[in-house]
Amino acid sequence: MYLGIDCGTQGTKALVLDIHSGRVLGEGSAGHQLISGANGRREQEPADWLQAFELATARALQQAGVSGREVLGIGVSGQQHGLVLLDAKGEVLRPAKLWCDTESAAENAQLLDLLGGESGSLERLGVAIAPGYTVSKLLWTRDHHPEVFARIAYILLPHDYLNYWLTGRFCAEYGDASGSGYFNVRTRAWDSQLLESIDPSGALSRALPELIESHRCVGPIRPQIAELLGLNPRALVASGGGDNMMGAIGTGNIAPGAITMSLGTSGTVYAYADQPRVSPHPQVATFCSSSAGWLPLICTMNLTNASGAIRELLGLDVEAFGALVGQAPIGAQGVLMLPFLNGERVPALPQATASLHGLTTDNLTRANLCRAVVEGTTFGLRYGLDLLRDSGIRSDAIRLIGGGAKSAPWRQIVADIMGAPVACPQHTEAAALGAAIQAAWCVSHEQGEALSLDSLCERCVTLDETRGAQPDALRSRAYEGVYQRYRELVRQLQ
Ligand SMILES: Nc1ncnc2c1ncn2[C@@H]1O[C@H](COP(=O)(O)OP(=O)(O)OP(=O)(O)O)[C@@H](O)[C@H]1O
Ligand SMILES: O=C(CO)[C@@H](O)[C@H](O)CO
Repeated sequence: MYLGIDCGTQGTKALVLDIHSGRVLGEGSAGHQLISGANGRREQEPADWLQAFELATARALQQAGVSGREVLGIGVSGQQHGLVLLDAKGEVLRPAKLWCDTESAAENAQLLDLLGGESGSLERLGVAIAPGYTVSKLLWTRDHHPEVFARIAYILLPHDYLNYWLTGRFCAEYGDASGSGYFNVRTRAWDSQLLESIDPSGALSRALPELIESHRCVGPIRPQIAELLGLNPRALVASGGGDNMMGAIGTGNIAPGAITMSLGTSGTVYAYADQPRVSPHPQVATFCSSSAGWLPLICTMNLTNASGAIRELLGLDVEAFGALVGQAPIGAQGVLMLPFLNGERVPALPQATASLHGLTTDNLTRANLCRAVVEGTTFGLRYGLDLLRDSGIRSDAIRLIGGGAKSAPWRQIVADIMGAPVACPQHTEAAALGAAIQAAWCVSHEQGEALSLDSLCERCVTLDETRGAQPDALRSRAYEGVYQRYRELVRQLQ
C-alpha cells in the first residue's frame, strides 16, 4: 500500500493505493483555513496543514479498511510556490504566503526589473518570475518583517515542509523547486546569486535545502510521526513534488503528447517535455516535472474560486449551478465575465479586478451569470493553451481533472472552447494519486528493484469512459467569436 497526500489551498486530500491492483482503496480529506486580506494577502498556517494531514490520512485508511502498518511509502504533493520560513530550531516563523498571494506583486515587479524584465528573467532562470512565485515573498518579508527575516534558518516550499515534518530532513526536489523563482530550470540548480541580491550576507542561500532527484526517497518516517498517523514505522517518504507535477503523474502525463487541464482553485494546463525548451512567451512557465523531465505550464488564478463566488452569491449547490450553466446558450446571450477576482497571472493582469460585460434588462438572468463565469474562466485557460500551442506543444487530447471536471456541462464547454476531445481519469484527485504512484517508484529505487514510472502509470491511471466530451465543430465556431471578444476586453484592460 502507498499513501498519497495532496496539500492544496482548500484542504488536504489523502488516498490509499494498492500498487498491485492499481486500485485506490480509500480516500479522505480535511479543510484548511485561508487568511485573506483586501491587499491581496493569501496565507495559511502550516500547523493547519499538519492537522489536516492527520485527519485526511485517518479517513483514507478507514475508508480503505486497511491498517496503516501496511503502508510502504508516502508521497506528498503540495500547492506550488508557498513560502515556509523556519528558525534554527525548525519552528515556523510566520504564516506561509501562498501561490495566490498578490500582496507581494510589487516585490515581484522590483525583482523582475533587477533581472532585466521578462526577457532577462527567461534568459537567466528559464522562467519569467510572476506574482505568486516564492522569491517575491522573500523580498516582501525582508521589507515588511525584518525581525522575521533576520531569524530565517530554512526556506521550504509547502511539500518540502511536510516532508521535513515526516522525516526530520530538509530537502527539495526539482519540480517544486523550479517554481521558486530562485532556481535555474536549464541547469537544475538554485540561483544563489539572486538571493544574494535580496540578502548580501548570504544567509538566504545558506537556508536553501539540498536538492534530490525525483526518483529518490527523502528518508524513513520519524517514529513519533508514524505513531501519530498509525503508519508503518519503516515506511519511506518519497521526494514528492508540486501539485501540478504530481497531477501530471496522476494523469499519466509523463511523455510528450498529452495535455492535463486542472479546474481547481487555480486553473492549470500543462504538458511533459524531455528537454527544457523554454518558450519565448513569458507566461509559459517551463517548470521541471517531478518525473525527471520538464513541465511547460500556464496557470490562471481564477477558476473555481470565481465559479464558487457566483454560485454562492446565487445560493446554489453545485448541481443547481451545473443545471443553470447547461440552460444558457453559448455566449450567455451576450453576458461576458472577466473573472479576475484575485488579480491574474495568465493573462498577466496582477492588479486587475473582475467585471461583467454586455448586461441588458433581457439577459440579466441567473443562468447567464452561471454560464458567463464558466465561460470566462475557461477562456483564460484557452488563452494559456494558445500560448502553449504557439510554443510547439501538442494538444491532441485533454485530460481534465479538478473539482470543475465533475460538471458535465463544464466538460463540454472545455471540449468546444479548446477544440479538442476531453477525457477524465477515474480518479480526479490526480495529484494525490500521482504522489502515491511516485512513492511506489521511489521506494522501488530504494530497494534496488527499480520499477518504471511508465508501467506504474499504466497500471494505476485509468480513464472514465462515461465522462468524456467531444468537441463539436459548430459549437467551437460559435465560441470563436465570443473568445475574440474576451481577448479584446483583455487587451483593453492591459
Ligand atoms: N460539479 C461541480 N461543478 C462546479 N464546481 C465544482 C463541482 N464540484 C466541485 N466543484 C468545485 O471545485 C472546487 C474544488 O476543486 P479541487 O478539489 O480541484 O480544488 P483544488 O484546487 O484541488 O483544491 P485545493 O485548492 O485544495 O488544491 C470547489 O471550489 C468546488 O466548489
Ligand atoms: O501556482 C500554481 C501553479 O503555478 C498553482 O497551480 C498552485 O500550484 C495551486 O496549488
